[in-house]
Amino acid sequence: MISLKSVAHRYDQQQDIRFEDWQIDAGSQWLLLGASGSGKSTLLHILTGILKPTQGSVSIKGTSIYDLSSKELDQFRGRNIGIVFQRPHLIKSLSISENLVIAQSFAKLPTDLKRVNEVLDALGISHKKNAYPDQLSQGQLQRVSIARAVINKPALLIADEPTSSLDDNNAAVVLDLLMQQSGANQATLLVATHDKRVKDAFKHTYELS
Ligand SMILES: Nc1ncnc2c1ncn2[C@@H]1O[C@H](COP(=O)(O)OP(=O)(O)OP(=O)(O)O)[C@@H](O)[C@H]1O
Repeated sequence: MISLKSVAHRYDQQQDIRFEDWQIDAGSQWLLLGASGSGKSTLLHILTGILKPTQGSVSIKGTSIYDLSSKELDQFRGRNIGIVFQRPHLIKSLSISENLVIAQSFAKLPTDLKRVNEVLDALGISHKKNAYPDQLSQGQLQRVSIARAVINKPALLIADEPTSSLDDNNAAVVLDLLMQQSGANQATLLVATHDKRVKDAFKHTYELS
């Protein structure tokens, strides 16, 4: 379970951006909507432990994340939060499977090649495990991003505009894989998007005003 309580953030001398309280059940799948400038990126940064809000508390699996030391928070993030960005940010000098292994080591988890292979298989890219990022297509790279995000079985899987740079076919595949992977790992899925092709797939919506 994830919860936001009385959260607000203020940049410099600007007005507070207030976020409605939110209880997110484990394994539920949410769409995050809001006009440009309403605070979506701010909220995603708050939920991923990157930006401490000026007010309120954020709790993930019973841990109030901003009460952790920065070292503890780094480790917590690596183990419990998976992030998929609009474009994959993979390490170019590492192979696909090495990119996943390094995500295990960032989270201070032992290397688990069985898990790496299992995830690559589930995402249909095991044949590319020894290839390098610049040898893959956009759609394949986005699958690797999902693989990297779920490798440590996170409680929270966040995707920020994961489909907007993809064609219809790949957008449908990526959305399907995100939902499947969140289901398989019982991860809460939160997708922020303007992509109309994606919106109908979600039952729950959190909207910023
Ligand atoms: N680092 C910052 N310093 C000062 N103001 C900021 C900063 N980041 C965002 N803001 C302001 O906070 C508000 C919310 O910004 P945010 O980026 O969260 O919106 P958004 O909903 O993600 O927008 P978009 O859909 O256009 O990306 C905006 O008014 C923005 O100008």
